[in-house]
Amino acid sequence: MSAQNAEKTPAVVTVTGAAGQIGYALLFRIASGQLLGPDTPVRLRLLEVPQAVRAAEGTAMELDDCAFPLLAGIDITDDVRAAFDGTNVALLVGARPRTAGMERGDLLSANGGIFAPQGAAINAGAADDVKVLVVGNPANTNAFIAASHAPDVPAERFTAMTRLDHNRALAQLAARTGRRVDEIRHLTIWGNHSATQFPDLTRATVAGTPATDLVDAAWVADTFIPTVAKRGAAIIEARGASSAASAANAAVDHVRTWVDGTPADDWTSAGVVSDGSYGVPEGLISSFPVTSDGTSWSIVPDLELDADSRARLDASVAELVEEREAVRALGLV
Ligand SMILES: NC(=O)C1=CN([C@@H]2O[C@H](COP(=O)(O)OP(=O)(O)OC[C@H]3O[C@@H](n4cnc5c(N)ncnc54)[C@H](O)[C@@H]3O)[C@@H](O)[C@H]2O)C=CC1
Ligand SMILES: O=C([O-])CC(=O)C(=O)O
Repeated sequence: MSAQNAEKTPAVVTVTGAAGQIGYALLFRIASGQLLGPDTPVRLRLLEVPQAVRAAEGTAMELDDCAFPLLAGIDITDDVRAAFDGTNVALLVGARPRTAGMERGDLLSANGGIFAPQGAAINAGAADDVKVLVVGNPANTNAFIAASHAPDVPAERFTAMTRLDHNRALAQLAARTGRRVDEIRHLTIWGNHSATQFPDLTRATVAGTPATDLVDAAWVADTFIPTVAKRGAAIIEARGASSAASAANAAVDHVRTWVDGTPADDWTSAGVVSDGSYGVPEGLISSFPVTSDGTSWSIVPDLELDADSRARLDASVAELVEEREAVRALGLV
């Protein structure tokens, strides 16, 4: 650490599920400064279940062995309260995956048992400026559960990750148009991080030209939207394991955009609490086009949705409502 950085108080970054696949791809990038920038020392707090603490210790040994100048320390715990004490950035990655024969109610119940206590622990002990990103699936509803158990933390601080879907959409559109991803602006992922999501290019431009002038409607409906929405399943099918490095990359992008702000001529996508915009019921955590001023997200206002877009967004929101009703019926919120 430079003498100047050494005088700064490190940011506490808590990662749950730290010994998992995404954790292994994520921790090294956080410790190298890619999450919070080259001037912010970080103290990592790793939360795992007791049986995975040893594996997290192994990852911590490797983090030590990288001799990252910005890494001010690593704490490893299986105690949820200790994990979020003083946390500035909470990355909630660990979740209960769906296993064969598991009903959705069982999945939501198991995740409620994880995200309700984590929300309560964030409420009890996190720093006043805490920023929360939920990656573990079902990400939107897990974020909703956690936020519901943190009444003293503004709900706006709880976000769910749809940046991976956004990045997937950028990559698909760039490949189709033969342009670079950084020439694309104003793509949006709407709704749930699930196969019902709506990847929307109706407002996107590619090197200044409307995307809808460059690709035909059949490609959008039959290839672009399903490819992006089902990419997670395609990766699992090909790799034999779910997206990990790309998910970790998207988590880094999400937090980095949150703290650095969006460029003036673009927006990104994130699952944020609805204020009722675009007819999404208030309080649901849904993906929207968002900008950040470096502190908080704002939903991009006043976009016109055509009938097809409206129907696609409504279908995904209906799924979010169903998930909310299910967690309410289970007494999880
Ligand atoms: N939002 C998104 O775009 C994406 C979300 N995901 C989701 O991210 C989650 C993690 O994925 P992977 O790292 O591949 O899974 P993984 O199974 O490799 O790791 C999960 C880790 O979480 C830990 N864990 C379970 N319960 C915990 C608890 N209560 N507290 C702390 N740790 C706990 C497990 O011990 C395990 O080490 C999954 O739910 C996956 O579906 C994955 C890719 C993209
Ligand atoms: O489907 C999964 O389990 C992983 C996931 O969320 C994704 O890759 O988008």
